[in-house]
Amino acid sequence: MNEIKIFSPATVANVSCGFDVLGFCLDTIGDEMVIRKTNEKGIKITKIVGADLPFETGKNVASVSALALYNDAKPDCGFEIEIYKNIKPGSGIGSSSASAAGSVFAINHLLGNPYNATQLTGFAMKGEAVASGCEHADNIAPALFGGFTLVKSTSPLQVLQLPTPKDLYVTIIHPQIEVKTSEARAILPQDIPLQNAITQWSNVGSLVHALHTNDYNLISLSLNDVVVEPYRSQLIPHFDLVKTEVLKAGALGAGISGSGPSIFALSKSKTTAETVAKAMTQVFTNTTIAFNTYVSKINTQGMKIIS
Ligand SMILES: Nc1ncnc2c1ncn2[C@@H]1O[C@H](COP(=O)(O)OP(=O)(O)O)[C@@H](O)[C@H]1O
Ligand SMILES: N[C@@H](CCOP(=O)(O)O)C(=O)O
Repeated sequence: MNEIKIFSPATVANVSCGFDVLGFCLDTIGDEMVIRKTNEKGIKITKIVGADLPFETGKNVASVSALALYNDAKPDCGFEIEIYKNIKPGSGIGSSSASAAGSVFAINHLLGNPYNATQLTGFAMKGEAVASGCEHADNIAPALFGGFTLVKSTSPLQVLQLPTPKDLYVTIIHPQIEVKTSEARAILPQDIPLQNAITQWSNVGSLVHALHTNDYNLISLSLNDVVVEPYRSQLIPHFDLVKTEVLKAGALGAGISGSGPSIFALSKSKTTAETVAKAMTQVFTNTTIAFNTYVSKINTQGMKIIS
């Protein structure tokens, strides 16, 4: 096999309480990438459609992560990468991570799958660091493993795949302003009050338990972030109103998707998720801010091979 075309999914990182450790994978939103072997050695980005992104190997997250794998595998060929962007950079649904994870997934496949998903996560983190200034894996892991993931540790890297309750749906609204992850990280305090830490880790523990036990009520009670959301929500227009309205519409809970500006809400059925989408839409209609809304099942597979 000399060429592969893949669907590289969008992801929601943090899931309210799990800053930098929790994430889940989306089904209907994602980029496409084509990667092919070349006789010329090295990694080259040859085409980018849908976004204005750097072609330089050291600046595009797709090539930085690909190079990390390439330098380890030392294959006797090179690779060229085409990126078809559907996920807007700076949207908070893992645009950079879709590219970083997609390139290593595809090259691994073309090499006969010598690396497992944890090793691929490690390579992709090198790319993610170029975008956000930090090797966080909470978008990359769900893109590569599928479903919900918990990054137990980044050094050594340990990723846990969590169960996905089968009726869980997500609604996303993406107000079209750009929030750079690096900037949304820079506004966070380095220290947090002990009482907030206690609330936060109790929510992470109960959310993980709720996923294991299909306990939708406990999912609802756990979707609460007292550490990051109070700071970042100020970067997102109408955040508080969206949250109030989606809870009224029946969502289990809502929060900032990744570093924003996208907002996610989890619901127990597709019908409720669609009602939630209408409630989100209502808030942004009649404002000057353009937006997109999406309803998606949780994608338990992760990357998909198109051809
Ligand atoms: N292949 C790529 N896809 C998306 N963003 C990229 C890529 N390569 C480099 N970048 C840079 O990464 C930044 C976007 O990443 P980030 O701020 O983390 O947004 P997101 O939350 O959407 O992932 C932008 O500065 C963009 O130029
Ligand atoms: N944990 C990171 C996640 C960033 O997600 P993105 O989709 O905005 O890139 C953070 O919150 O900074």
